[in-house]
Amino acid sequence: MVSPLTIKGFQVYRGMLDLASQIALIADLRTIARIAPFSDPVTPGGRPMSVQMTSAGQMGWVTDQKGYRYQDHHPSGSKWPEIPASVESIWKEVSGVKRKPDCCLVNFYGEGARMGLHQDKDEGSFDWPVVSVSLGDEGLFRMGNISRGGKTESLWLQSGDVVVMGGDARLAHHGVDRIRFRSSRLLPKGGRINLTLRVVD
Ligand SMILES: O=C(O)CCC(=O)C(=O)O
Ligand SMILES: [Fe+2]
Repeated sequence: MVSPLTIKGFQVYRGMLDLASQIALIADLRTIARIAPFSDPVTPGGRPMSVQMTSAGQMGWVTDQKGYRYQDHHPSGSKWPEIPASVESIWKEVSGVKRKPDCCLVNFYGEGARMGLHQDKDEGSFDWPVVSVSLGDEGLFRMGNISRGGKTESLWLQSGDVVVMGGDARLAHHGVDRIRFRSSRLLPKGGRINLTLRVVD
């Protein structure tokens, strides 16, 4: 494994996944989306988010008027599908921990979608890293600080890049300012997919 680029404690493995692995991941994600269709999340304040979401694993992350939370079922009531082996193996390679993730959040960014600066803090413990996998169109990833405000650094994440948010970066603010729609040909209709692997409890 090559050593990562480290920016503000975020470990960035550029080009970790080759094209064949990316294509295999997309096939596995299509299976996930068949079982647990993407939905349009709404913040607790009632604002629609621009990304679409689904999950795999024991737990999935959801948001609606009732709040941000993890729950063990899709909004439709059915269980989330299992995390595919292809995704687990990425975690094994880079997470540095023996425990397996129990959630894989899947975000889809269509044209114009973004994600505001936030912390991932709905998990039971922050001792475990979050591992993020980028597929499809490039996304401008912004990395900030544990406290709100302060200097940030940005990086265009490309298809096949993997980022580990652990240690000091585990609770750092981060977000996606914009994507370059149709910059990749991985998804025939364009768009960006981001997977985040998490240990929820
Ligand atoms: O899309 C990304 O690169 C980041 C996604 C993210 O931060 C999240 O889902 O919490
Ligand atoms: Fe996040």
